Amino acid sequence: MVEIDPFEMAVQQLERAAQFMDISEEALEWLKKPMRIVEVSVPLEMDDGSVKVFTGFRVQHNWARGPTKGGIRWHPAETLSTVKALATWMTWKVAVVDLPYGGGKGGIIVNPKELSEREKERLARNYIRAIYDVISPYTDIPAPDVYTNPQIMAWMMDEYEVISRRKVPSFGIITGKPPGVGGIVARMDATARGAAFTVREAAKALGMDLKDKTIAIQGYGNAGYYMAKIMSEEYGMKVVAVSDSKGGIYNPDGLNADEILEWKKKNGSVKDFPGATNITNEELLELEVDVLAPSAIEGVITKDNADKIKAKIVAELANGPTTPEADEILHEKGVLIIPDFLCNAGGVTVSYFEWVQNITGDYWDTETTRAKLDKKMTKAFWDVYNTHKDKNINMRDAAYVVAVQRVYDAMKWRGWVKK
Ligand SMILES: NC(=O)C1=CN([C@@H]2O[C@H](COP(=O)(O)OP(=O)(O)OC[C@H]3O[C@@H](n4cnc5c(N)ncnc54)[C@H](O)[C@@H]3O)[C@@H](O)[C@H]2O)C=CC1
Ligand SMILES: O=C(O)CCC(=O)C(=O)O
Repeated sequence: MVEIDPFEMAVQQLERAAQFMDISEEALEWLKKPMRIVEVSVPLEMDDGSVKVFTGFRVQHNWARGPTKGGIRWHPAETLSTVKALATWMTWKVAVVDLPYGGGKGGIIVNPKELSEREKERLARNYIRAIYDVISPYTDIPAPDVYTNPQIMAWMMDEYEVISRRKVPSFGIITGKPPGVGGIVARMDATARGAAFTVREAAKALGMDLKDKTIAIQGYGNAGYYMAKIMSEEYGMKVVAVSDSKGGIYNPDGLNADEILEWKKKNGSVKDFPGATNITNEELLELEVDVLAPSAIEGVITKDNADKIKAKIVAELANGPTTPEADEILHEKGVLIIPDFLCNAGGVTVSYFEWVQNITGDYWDTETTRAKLDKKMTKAFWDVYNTHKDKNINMRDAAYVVAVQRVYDAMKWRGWVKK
């Protein structure tokens, strides 16, 4: 679990990477702070007629490169610090894949598992009412994240239209919507598909053939499930372990992604899947595998377990799964980390494609979208990998150098900083 405050971790990572760049002190100080932080009370009429009030956030970290973009999380352990950290990481994420966006993030402190569908809809609508003044298709564009989904995005988009009394380009207010209400089919598996492209390129860099190699995946939600499916079905890898918040399962002969999903739907967890051994989330991280894909929450690889990680590639689909101390240990061990904001940038990249389609009205087929995603992710991977080699710095520092430089350049062009 997290051993330091997430926002502190984001600032530490930035300060560390700044050592390898020529960046002014004034720009660095600016980048350490979100440009706008909004905290709202979100009232919710429960099905029994009572009213509860939840706390929500929307943080816009930096908009030098364009409108801010980033998901909305509904999580009982949400904090302002987490949302600030995630908004900061979004700034680097959209910059590393060179999208014309800045970084933002939102959240509500709530356990959605305790809400009925009708309550979820009212919460989604009331959150949009609360943050309406700071979002628009041209200024800040939310999307799904942990425990939010296309249905929730559709309610939010609808509420935005109800308030704004407009249709076009209001679809572009939010991405990750269901197809048919402005969504894009390829968004569902985009985060995992983008990560898969970076794993493919990392394997090339290491001279590794992915076929029949093993992968362990922590988290079996949107990112984790599709990662399991794509890596096994399209790359011939053996998914030997997966997990969720209740625990994990292991089978050295390989697990079938769809069968596990069915099991999880019926039983509420991947645990006790027939033919597999139950393991803990901690054990999963330390398995003897070729690729480890933390795809759940932040702060799971720390100084206490980094030394026990045996994977050759760590593909961070989750945001912030590795602490700075653990980073150093993994780098020393020669593990190739594909850092979070590079590895999981496929989601926001396809969100960008969705937004472009929404505001232009020109819709593409899935094949075209995936080919464009491949191009973006492959270029981003090599931009970072070459910086890692050229400057002899670790992959996370290299990703920061690439991303921060782009944001810094935009700030200078705008005249926000003079040096
Ligand atoms: N879905 C997306 O497009 C993107 C997701 N991400 C990141 O990927 C990660 C996962 O997101 P999603 O798959 O969308 O969320 P999700 O809500 O669909 O799934 C989350 C999964 O993590 C599991 N989980 C929760 N707490 C856990 C714990 N303590 N230990 C192990 N497993 C735990 C849950 O049981 C669930 O299987 C997050 O860090 C998110 O910020 C990043 C970029 C885009
Ligand atoms: O799809 C998006 O716009 C943002 C997704 C997101 O929040 C993330 O990449 O962490």
